[in-house]
Amino acid sequence: MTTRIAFLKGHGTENDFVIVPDPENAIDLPPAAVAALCDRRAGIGGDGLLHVVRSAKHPEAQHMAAEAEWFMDYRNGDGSVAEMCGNGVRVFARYLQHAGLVTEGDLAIATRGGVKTVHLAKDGDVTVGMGKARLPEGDVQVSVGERSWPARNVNMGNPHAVAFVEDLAHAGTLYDAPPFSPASAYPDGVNVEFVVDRGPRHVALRVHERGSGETRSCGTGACAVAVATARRDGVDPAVTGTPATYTVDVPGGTLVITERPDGEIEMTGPAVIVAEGEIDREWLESAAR
Ligand SMILES: N[C@@H](CCC[C@H](N)C(=O)O)C(=O)O
Repeated sequence: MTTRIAFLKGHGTENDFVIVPDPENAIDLPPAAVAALCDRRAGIGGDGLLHVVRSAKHPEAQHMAAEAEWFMDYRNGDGSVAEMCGNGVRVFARYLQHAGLVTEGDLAIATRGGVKTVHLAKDGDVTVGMGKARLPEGDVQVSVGERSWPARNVNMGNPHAVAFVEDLAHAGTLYDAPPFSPASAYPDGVNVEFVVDRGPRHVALRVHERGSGETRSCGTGACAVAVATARRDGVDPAVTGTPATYTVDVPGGTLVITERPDGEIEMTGPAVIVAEGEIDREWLESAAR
């Protein structure tokens, strides 16, 4: 058995990922191995990990194999599994292009949140069809230290709490996950976005991601923020019949989000591969013990 495992490193608006190509789903990646790889001091470092597997070879994706050849087996930096990662799927597409497995244009990628259509543009940006947002009813509150804010519950396949704040600095250091209530709103935890206005249909966010901590971008979070901001502004494309586009600044760049009258959301932004290397299999096995 080979003692080396190939990896790449990539990011989308500085939401960074360790990429492990494994077409046959032959590499064991238990949560401790993922956490070791994502560790920024003792490992490679990343907000999450993209395990690249043929859909037909992964038990969670076989039912999507006819539509999408590749499955994004996404993990958070702590090793936990999440339903969807918006920046991850754009970086995943960039990896497939980098590896010569796809070319510019449209492709389908299987995720735990269903099959997503991705467009690799000539200019280098990557657009992904993120599906529709769900807006569960009910009041939600999030806190940081002594401060609390009402938050909008938005589900983009994964759960988000979107709080409008006066100043992004009010979110503090965000070392810890912001407490939320009621607990029943998010039985599996939540990603929390803090948002300020920057101009007409233009906002900026900071995010604390479930399973990763504060990150410099979150694609599903940016979509949740665009929808929450639109509704706050009284904008609903399903009512007006016209698409609504929001620019969302994140600490690591800018994402552009469009919600269409049928509720479908598209997100566009950069996705970059920055490095390639090899993981020592013995180290990984011992780190995972
Ligand atoms: N960074 C991601 C979201 C990753 C999953 C999230 N941490 C969760 O647990 O739901 C994105 O770009 O969407």
